[in-house]
Amino acid sequence: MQYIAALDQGTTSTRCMVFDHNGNVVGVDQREHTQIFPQPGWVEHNPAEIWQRTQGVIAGALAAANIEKSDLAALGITNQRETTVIWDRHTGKAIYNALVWQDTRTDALVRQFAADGGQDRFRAQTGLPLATYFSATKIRWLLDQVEGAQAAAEAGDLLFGTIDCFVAWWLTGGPHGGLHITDTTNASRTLLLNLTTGDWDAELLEIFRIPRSMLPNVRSSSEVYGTCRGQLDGVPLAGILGDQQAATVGQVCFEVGEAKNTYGTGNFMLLNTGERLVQSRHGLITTPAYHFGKQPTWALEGSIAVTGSLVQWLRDNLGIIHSAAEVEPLAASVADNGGVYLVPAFSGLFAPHWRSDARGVLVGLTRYANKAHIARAALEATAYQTREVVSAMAQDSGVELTALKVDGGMVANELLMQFQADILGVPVVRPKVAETTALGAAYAAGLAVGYWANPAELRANWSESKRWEPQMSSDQRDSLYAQWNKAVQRTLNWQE
Ligand SMILES: Nc1ncnc2c1ncn2[C@@H]1O[C@H](COP(=O)(O)OP(=O)(O)O)[C@@H](O)[C@H]1O
Ligand SMILES: O=P(O)(O)OC[C@H](O)CO
Repeated sequence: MQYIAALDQGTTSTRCMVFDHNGNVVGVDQREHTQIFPQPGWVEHNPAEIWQRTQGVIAGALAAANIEKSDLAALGITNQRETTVIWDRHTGKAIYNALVWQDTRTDALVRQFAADGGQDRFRAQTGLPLATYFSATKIRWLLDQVEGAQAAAEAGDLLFGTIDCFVAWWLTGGPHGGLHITDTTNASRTLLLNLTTGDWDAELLEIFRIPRSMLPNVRSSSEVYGTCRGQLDGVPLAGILGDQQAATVGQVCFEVGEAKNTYGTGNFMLLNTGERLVQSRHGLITTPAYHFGKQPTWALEGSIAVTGSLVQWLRDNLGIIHSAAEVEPLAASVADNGGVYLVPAFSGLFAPHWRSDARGVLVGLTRYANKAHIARAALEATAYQTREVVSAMAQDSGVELTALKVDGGMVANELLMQFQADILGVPVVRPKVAETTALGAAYAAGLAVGYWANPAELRANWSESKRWEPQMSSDQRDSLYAQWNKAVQRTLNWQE
């Protein structure tokens, strides 16, 4: 019996999962890595630590599944997107910590580039607004701030990669012939990929002064790129997908109009728009859903920076809970939010606002409010932000949702899921295999090696485990949402 392994290098942890042909998990291992916050708005990861964790979870998952590397038909990689690493091609040593997607240190650079042509000046080529979220200004910052980096990059000594690329390079040999590759879904998050040609855009590289030689080759999301060396010697590396795209595949959203919403550190909703590359006019991103075969299938994405990480903030910064799971009983100990709204604009606001000048607010406080109301407001913030994105999707695509497919760590929270159904006015549906991100990467790798015949075969592996029906009146829904919108206004124009 052969299996497929998927490596999921996420914002807070790295997981390796082994799947069988029915998409069942037969072995898993997961390890957290350090979140480094050197200054307000700065978020870093140590690339060497990420590579260490990766090797650790591969060994752990094989042991948990009680299998050898020779039992693997292929390996797929999925990853936190946009997070930027630059390393020495001769030694593999990173020139600086990875700058994480949430990091806002390049705010001034973003404003500088936007001064000439506005925030949407690269949207036509890239599908993205100019924002600190994407890799281009992070690369620029590293090449400016690390002594000698620009010259070393121009001499061909440095490599850039998102995390998929960095991990793939190490898995396939590192300094000894490692593949320097990425896939279309990851490349599309750099602000450097031309969506129409599917390759790096020469004009954008010039504007950001990024040498072409440091960029990886852009490949499809499902093909045999090469074989692993070392720990997984001989295993074909056959799938690479950004984590949100992988979840879209894991949720089998293969038809136009199908959508999923993943609730992790942040929330990311993707709506399949098929062969149509839809340019958003309501604050969404145009992105590949996946790239199987010759052409990518496109999607509209609503990216929300802070959802699950707000629960971590309640735990780590406020100390009002000891574990993420405790937020639910605390929030459920009060009947409603008591008029309290928490807008977590910690990295500015992403979709649909794209306001880097915004900062978080806690409003509506009275002497009545207590920590349970704050916990409830934190959970509700996720649901309200999702409603903003769902409305933008409807405006851009004309598709009205009939149900929302959900996944990710936060969907364990029943109170949140019920409130989400209430505030959207449509049912929320959770699948049986909730690990859709790793599953999607496994599917991409398995399709490439013929382990699964075609995407249609994968549909049979999806089944519903739970559904939440809306119970709130539309009047109440609208009045709560109106208050939320008022709270959002209070976050704007904060950062000078
Ligand atoms: N029961 C819960 N209620 C609310 N949030 C939760 C719960 N369990 C986990 N989370 C949140 O979910 C996130 C982890 O989800 P996960 O999908 O593993 O994230 P990621 O892939 O972004 O690292 C954390 O931010 C955590 O705070
Ligand atoms: O690692 P996650 O699940 O927080 O996902 C991060 C996203 O890919 C950022 O764009």
